[in-house]
Amino acid sequence: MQDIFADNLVYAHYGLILALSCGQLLVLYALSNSNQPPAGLGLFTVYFMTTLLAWFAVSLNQVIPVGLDIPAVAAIISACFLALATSQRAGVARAHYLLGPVCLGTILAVFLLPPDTLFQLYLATAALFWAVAAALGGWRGWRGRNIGDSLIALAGLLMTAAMLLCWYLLAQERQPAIAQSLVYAVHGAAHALVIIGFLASTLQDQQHQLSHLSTVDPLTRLLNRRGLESALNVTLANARRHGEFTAAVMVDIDHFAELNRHFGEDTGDRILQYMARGLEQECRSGDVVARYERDVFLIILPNSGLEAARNLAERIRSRLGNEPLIIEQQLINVTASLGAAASGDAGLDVLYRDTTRALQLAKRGGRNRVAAVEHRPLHLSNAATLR
Ligand SMILES: Nc1nc2c(ncn2[C@@H]2O[C@H](COP(=O)(O)OP(=O)(O)OP(=O)(O)O)[C@@H](O)[C@H]2O)c(=O)[nH]1
Repeated sequence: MQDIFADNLVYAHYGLILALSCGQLLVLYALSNSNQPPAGLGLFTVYFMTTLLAWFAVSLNQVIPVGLDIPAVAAIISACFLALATSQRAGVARAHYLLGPVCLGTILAVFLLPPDTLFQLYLATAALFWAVAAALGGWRGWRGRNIGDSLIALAGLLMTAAMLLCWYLLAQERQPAIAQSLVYAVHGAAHALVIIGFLASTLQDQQHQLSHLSTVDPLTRLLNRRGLESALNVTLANARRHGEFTAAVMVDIDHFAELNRHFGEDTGDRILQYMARGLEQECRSGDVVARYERDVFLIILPNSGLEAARNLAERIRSRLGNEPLIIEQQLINVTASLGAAASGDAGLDVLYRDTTRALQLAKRGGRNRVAAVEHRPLHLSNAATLR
């Protein structure tokens, strides 16, 4: 009766794992076509394939038993690939120096150890691999608040516990059929958890990547206008509530269209990158630098007044004058016009408007200079005070 139970489980699980793996492989195929395939994709694919092979070997073993415990060896190899895949995903790629030799040593032990000891070694090694997957999946899940990696960790924990229980049932209770059924049942559930976990984890990562891309300018790696707005919404609201001044500097590269035309768009791109790095270096860590549009950059200086903005603008201007840019042995004279503004009750739109006004003044004054305007909010007294 117990044997029938274990056998039935094998066929039921083989069907389940075949279906899950086929679905998973389709998704992996779709993911591998993306520009940045998820970390560990290759090793996870090998894990899914070897698991399928392991279950195929288990089913085949029911029909044509062979001397060697091929299903156990295949299960160990697939657990090893899972441990390697989770370690690559967690950024601990060096784990293969340890896990690879352990896996190889366990497989080669077939020539050295008697069957009983060999089976215990198999259990211990598989438990180790699943425990590694649990630890690394758990660590990545906790660090990145990623529910998918936490599911992989849960699968690892389940399988480690099942391996230990299986070892106890075999060594102490001599109940091989129950031990076998336990491993089949838990392995099917753990495998399904790994599949769901890997999908959830990669989807969450891609979601983060997309929202990051929509707020960052890919050329200069500065925030774009949208990123600036979302980064500053809370800061500016707090500053307004506490009556703190916020300052801003707008930087516009002089005659950038002409530089583009003369040196080519690639050089134009490198000028934008050079400008972005220069601005970041001149700013303090609390300042926010963004590429606002085309060749226009906007720097927000929280909790600062007009004097600080003007000083920063002058530093940037003299840096450009003192450090001529050399690209492909061509000396390129890059200058910029800068507008500085500050306000005590500013939103981003007010700072943008005031710095734009200041920038227009700098341009009208002949470019390569700094101009500043101060935003003075109107305070209307009530009628009684006016009289
Ligand atoms: N290389 C490069 N050029 C860009 C990029 N985005 C916008 N541009 C170019 O930047 C130029 C901006 O031109 P304008 O706004 O007239 O600025 P300008 O020539 O600096 O004129 P002033 O600001 O008045 O001195 C345009 O020629 C755009 O084609 C980019 O990502 N890379």
